[in-house]
Amino acid sequence: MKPRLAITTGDPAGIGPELALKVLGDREVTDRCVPVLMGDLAVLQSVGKRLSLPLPQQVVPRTAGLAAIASLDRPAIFDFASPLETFRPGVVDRATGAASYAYVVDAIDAAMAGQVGGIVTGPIQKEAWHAAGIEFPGHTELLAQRTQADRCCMMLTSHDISCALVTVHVGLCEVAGLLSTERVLETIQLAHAAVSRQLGRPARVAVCGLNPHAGEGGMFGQREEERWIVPAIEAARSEGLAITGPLPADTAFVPAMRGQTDVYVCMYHDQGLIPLKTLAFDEAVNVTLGLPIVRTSVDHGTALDIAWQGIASDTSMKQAIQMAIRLASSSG
Ligand SMILES: NC(=O)c1ccc[n+]([C@@H]2O[C@H](COP(=O)([O-])OP(=O)(O)OC[C@H]3O[C@@H](n4cnc5c(N)ncnc54)[C@H](O)[C@@H]3O)[C@@H](O)[C@H]2O)c1
Ligand SMILES: N[C@H](C(=O)O)[C@H](O)COP(=O)(O)O
Repeated sequence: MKPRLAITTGDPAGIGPELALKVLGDREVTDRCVPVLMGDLAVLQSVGKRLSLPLPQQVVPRTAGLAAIASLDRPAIFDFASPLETFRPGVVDRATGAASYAYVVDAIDAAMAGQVGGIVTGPIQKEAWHAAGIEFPGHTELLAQRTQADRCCMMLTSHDISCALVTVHVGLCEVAGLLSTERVLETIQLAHAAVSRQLGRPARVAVCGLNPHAGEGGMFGQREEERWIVPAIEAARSEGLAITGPLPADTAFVPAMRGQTDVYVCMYHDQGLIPLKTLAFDEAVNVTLGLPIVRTSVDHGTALDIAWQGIASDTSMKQAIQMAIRLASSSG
């Protein structure tokens, strides 16, 4: 049976609504899953009209309740009818922040209740969430809290490179204080398990240091490598994992190292996402590891500069859907 997937359409002012409609035109998507677009009918109608993209025939009002999703067997829109009278494409707006947050909350709840087999999230504008008074800096933190996951982490994965992050949406000045052996080890274990499943063999893990030259024997930083990262690597090695590090991050991603590495464990957001997006932007998928539900996402943001113009690439969105289909099929 085809899995039913909740696809959140992201911030209405960004490229999310256009991507959601574009992917419905792909048989690789509609032959393999039942996509349920979590969004606003009025927004999707406007985008569809402007870009000549057809809409699914079936529309379920949110007032029907999430239980109505469970009987959907063809592409549909779950219409939130959000108060969005004044927003403009390409402009940050608290109303679009509130709307896009509601889409994600309902998608998570539908997945937790088994009404969908997984969720694929379109890009949100974090500043718009913030303007709407939402406490979460991104999907990952919301997912962790709402699903009550004991432990989870963000991984971006592509054919060429995969990176799992120990810390995510925090200021650089906070990173060192958030590191612990437990947190580094957790990320190693989650990344190793996920990539080994993906590859069908034990994954090779490379762990980056935090400081320049991985601390250079304590010369740089507060010995974070010796205090937190090395003990986590040793613990993982004692569990039988093939693991190297802590590697100086400036050379960890050179081609020879990438050839020997299936997944990198990175201490902070840009340590992993600069190499990943440089090498694989628009092909990679963001997957949240450790959740009780399947969640994937695009590797790009709202691209406000090109919103509603019809020129946004839907490659990452399609990849995210294909990965969610695989994960939902293997977990269900
Ligand atoms: N999954 C998510 O929800 C997600 C992921 C990353 C960033 N964001 C958020 O998106 C907002 C904007 O972030 P940003 O400007 O740093 O990055 P961005 O990815 O939105 O844009 C960076 C550049 O890439 C281009 N681009 C992005 N996606 C594209 C696509 N599919 N096709 C063609 N070109 C594309 C944009 O036009 C822009 O020039 C921020 O609020 C950020 O936090 C959300
Ligand atoms: N860190 C992600 C990126 O840069 O691609 C992005 O902000 C999305 O994060 P969430 O999935 O937590 O919203």
